[in-house]
This record gives sequence, C-alpha cells and structure tokens, in this order.
Amino acid sequence: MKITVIGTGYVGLVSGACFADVGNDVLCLDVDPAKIKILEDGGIPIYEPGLQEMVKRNVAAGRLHFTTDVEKAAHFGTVQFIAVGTPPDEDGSADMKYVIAAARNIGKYMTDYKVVVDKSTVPVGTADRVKAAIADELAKRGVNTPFSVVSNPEFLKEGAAIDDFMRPDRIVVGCDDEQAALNMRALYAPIQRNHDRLIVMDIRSAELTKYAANAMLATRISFMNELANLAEKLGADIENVRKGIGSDPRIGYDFLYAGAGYGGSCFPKDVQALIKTAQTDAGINLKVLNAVEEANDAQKRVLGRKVLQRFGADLKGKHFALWGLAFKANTDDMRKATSRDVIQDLLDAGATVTAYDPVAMKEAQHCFPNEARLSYADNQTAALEGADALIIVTEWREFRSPDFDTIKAKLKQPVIFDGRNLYDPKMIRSMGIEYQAIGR
Ligand SMILES: NC(=O)c1ccc[n+]([C@@H]2O[C@H](COP(=O)([O-])OP(=O)(O)OC[C@H]3O[C@@H](n4cnc5c(N)ncnc54)[C@H](O)[C@@H]3O)[C@@H](O)[C@H]2O)c1
Ligand SMILES: O=c1ccn([C@@H]2O[C@H](COP(=O)(O)OP(=O)(O)O[C@H]3O[C@H](CO)[C@@H](O)[C@H](O)[C@H]3O)[C@@H](O)[C@H]2O)c(=O)[nH]1
Repeated sequence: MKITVIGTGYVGLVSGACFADVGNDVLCLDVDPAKIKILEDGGIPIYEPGLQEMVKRNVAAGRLHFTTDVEKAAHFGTVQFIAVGTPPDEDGSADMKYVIAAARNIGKYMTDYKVVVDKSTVPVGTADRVKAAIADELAKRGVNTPFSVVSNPEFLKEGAAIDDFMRPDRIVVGCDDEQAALNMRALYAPIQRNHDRLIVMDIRSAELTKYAANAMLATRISFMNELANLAEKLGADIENVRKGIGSDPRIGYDFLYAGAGYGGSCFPKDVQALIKTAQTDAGINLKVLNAVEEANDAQKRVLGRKVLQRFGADLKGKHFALWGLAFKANTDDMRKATSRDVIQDLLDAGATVTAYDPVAMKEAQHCFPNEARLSYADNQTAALEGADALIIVTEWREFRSPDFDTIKAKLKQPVIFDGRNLYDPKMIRSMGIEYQAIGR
C-alpha cells in the first residue's frame, strides 16, 4: 500500500519505518527541512534503539522516502497518517494547530480517495475538525473528492518503540465507514501478534481511549509514589509492597515502580489535556487526575528536597554528581525530564553539578544553555570526581551494577540519592554507603 506519514518525530518516523519494513511504500513528510536533511543523509534526528538500522534498510530497499514537499506528500499515499506534535497550549489543552495545518495541506492537494488517519494524540472531537478542515479546502477548490477520517492512536513507548509498534498489545481504530475500516485492517494485517489485535470502535471512543490509557498509567505511578513517601515515614519498603500487590492479577506488576516522578512528552501533557478537555467540553472536574498531576509535580522535587535536608538549605560550595538526564532509559528525550527539576533545585540552592547520561547530554545542553555551574562528564566514573554525593535520576542499565568501591573512593562523602530504586538498600548500606532511595 502507498502511505504518507506526516511528521517525522518519534511516532511518525517509527510508524513510517515499520510500515515500510512490512512491505509498504512510504513517504515521510516534515515541514522541518533540517530533519529531512538528516534523514536524507542517512542519519536519524532522534535516539531510538534499532530505528537507524530499520530506516537504512528500507531506504536502501527503495520503500522509504523523505520529503518537505507538501503537494507530493498529499498525492502519494492512499493512507495519510497525521503524526505531528500536539504540544500543550498555554492553558494545558492540546494545541491542534499542527494537526489542522496537516489536514488542510491534504485537502489543498488531494486528487483521489484518501483515508486520513489521526495518529497523533488528539482530544475527542478532533476527527470532526480534521474532516471539516479537509472539506473546507476541497470546497475552496470547487471539488468533491471523497475521503474518510479515522482515529488510530499510537501506544508505543520511547526506547521500546519498534517492538511496541511491531508487536502491539492492541491496535485501536476509530472509524465510521466500512471502506476505511477495510483499508486499516489490510494495513495492519502484517503487524499483529499471535492473534488479531485490532479493535474497531466509534471515533470518539478511540480518541478517548488514548487519553484514558495514559491517564490510568500515570495514576498508578502517582499512587505508588505517594505510598512510597508514606512507606518511608512508616519504615516500610515500597519495593516489597510493589511485589506484594503486583502478584494480584487484578493489579499486575507493570507500571508500579515508585520513583522521582514521571516525565516525558506524553504523560504530563496528556493528563493535563484530559483535565482541560473535561472542564471545557463537558464541565466536569476530574478530581482523581488533578490529584495525579499535583502528586507528580511534588514527586519531581523529592530528590532535591532530600539533598537539601541532608546538606542544608545553602548548597554554595557543594558539588554533586548526577547520573541520568533523559526522562527514562533508552532515549535522549529531555521533555519534562525529572533531571531538569532536580538540577534546577540544586542550582537554585547554589550548588554545582556534573552530569552524565549515555545519550542525552546534547539534548540537555539545550535545556540549560550557558549554565556555568552545570558541566558534563565523559563517563559515569568521571562525573563522581570531587562530588559531595551522587544523585541518580534515570534507570540506565549501566548504572545498575556500578563499582561501589570506586563510588566510595571518589565521593567526598559516601552518599547516594537514588531516584529510581536501583540497588538493594541492605547490601549498599552494609558497604558503608549512606543510601537514600524512594520509599525504602
Ligand atoms: N513520543 C511518543 O512516544 C509518542 C507515543 C504515542 C503518541 N504520541 C503522540 O504522537 C504525536 C507526535 O509525537 P512526537 O513525539 O512524534 O512529536 P514530535 O514533536 O517529536 O514531532 C512532530 C513532527 O511533526 C512535524 N510537523 C509539524 N507540523 C507539520 C506539518 N504540518 N506537516 C509535516 N510535519 C509537521 C514537526 O516538524 C516535527 O518534526 C503527539 O500527539 C504525541 O502525543 C507520542
Ligand atoms: O512504573 C513506572 C513506569 C514508568 N515511570 C515513569 O513514567 C514516565 C513515562 O514512562 P513510559 O510510559 O515508559 O514512557 P513514554 O515513552 O512516555 O510512553 C508513554 O506515553 C506514550 C505517549 O503517549 C504512550 O504511547 C505509551 O504507551 C506510554 O507508556 C517515565 O518518566 C518513567 O520513568 C515510573 O515512574 N514508574
């Protein structure tokens, strides 16, 4: 099938590469010429395990192409995926201007039947707006070319994006016409696990399903973070509690890890957007989600607070090593990363910081431009040099079994603040290291 993917962020690029990998002919469009140049030169603008190889393989096979030419992209695919960003507007609602612009571009140039697929995370009612935008452009041209609009939200996780896309738990398709549903079934036929994962439903339910999934996962995390803070005060260990409740299949083990708060480009923005949609479109105050957001904002400050409690409110003259900048392991994404809050809290209190992250240091430099009190180390051991304590913010695999003797020798005081509960508290404390984790 011929597919156009509009937007080459995480979702656009992963979708484009994966659809090409199962034999489709894919053209990826972006309005950012710098991104398209990187892709045309054989690079990729993001870090995602396995993606570069997949892109290369499909470009070489002649199945994956890139362009900034909006007209060419509108002509190319029978299926047109809109995978542009939906960042938060000033009031927290999803900013739809990129989605609507993409829809208008399709309407401006399409000359035959198109299935237009909303893959971006968009509020309920967006498919109607996309339909109206395309119809408006067709009317301006005085043509009546047929098209369908489908909602097909994406559930991939950064760092595991290819596996999530190729072996999905479910594929949600919101659709109100048979022709489009058939196209979507054919398109996803090679992307299934051992049985049909495609769930077809009405469009509004599909749009809400995406927000519901992220909101549910964010709720589990905030719930565990609050319990972790309680466990700390009561002398319990949140990791034991996690195992104890996760073993109940009604609860399950996934997404129950307490930590230094959730970040990334999705949970914070989508929880906020759902709260906003509920308020403005339905007059409903989502009390649970307001609390989830409030708890997470507080949790992102927990590491900073622990450091201040331990070393005093004035951190002038103190220096800290920080391991992990990305919002989670296996990505270079710094959007809403907890490290940004931790670093800001330390800098505000007068400290200096040396950070190390396997892949996110370049991205981090854009977040703290010209910050003289923040430096970067070449490796995790070098970051420890002259530091008063070590703070761990991201759960990279290489941080999981470090040489604790080296850590002890390098730090001025053997203190570790672990925002991801990577180590066994008993073992580490028995080595004479002061260990402050989350909820243990
Ligand atoms: N990042 C994720 O892991 C993830 C997972 C599931 C869903 N989503 C959702 O998918 C959407 C995209 O997220 P992302 O992280 O890939 O976005 P992103 O912001 O990284 O990338 C979006 C891209 O779209 C391009 N763009 C904007 N307007 C355009 C237009 N009119 N035509 C062509 N290109 C245009 C931008 O230049 C940019 O390269 C969002 O709605 C997000 O919530 C993201
Ligand atoms: O038990 C857990 C699991 C995750 N996190 C944190 O939660 C955040 C988000 O993690 P994750 O969900 O793995 O990353 P994303 O790539 O943002 O993926 C989420 O957001 C995407 C965009 O909408 C969805 O497609 C995915 O299904 C959804 O998991 C990160 O800061 C994690 O550190 C925890 O604190 N505890």
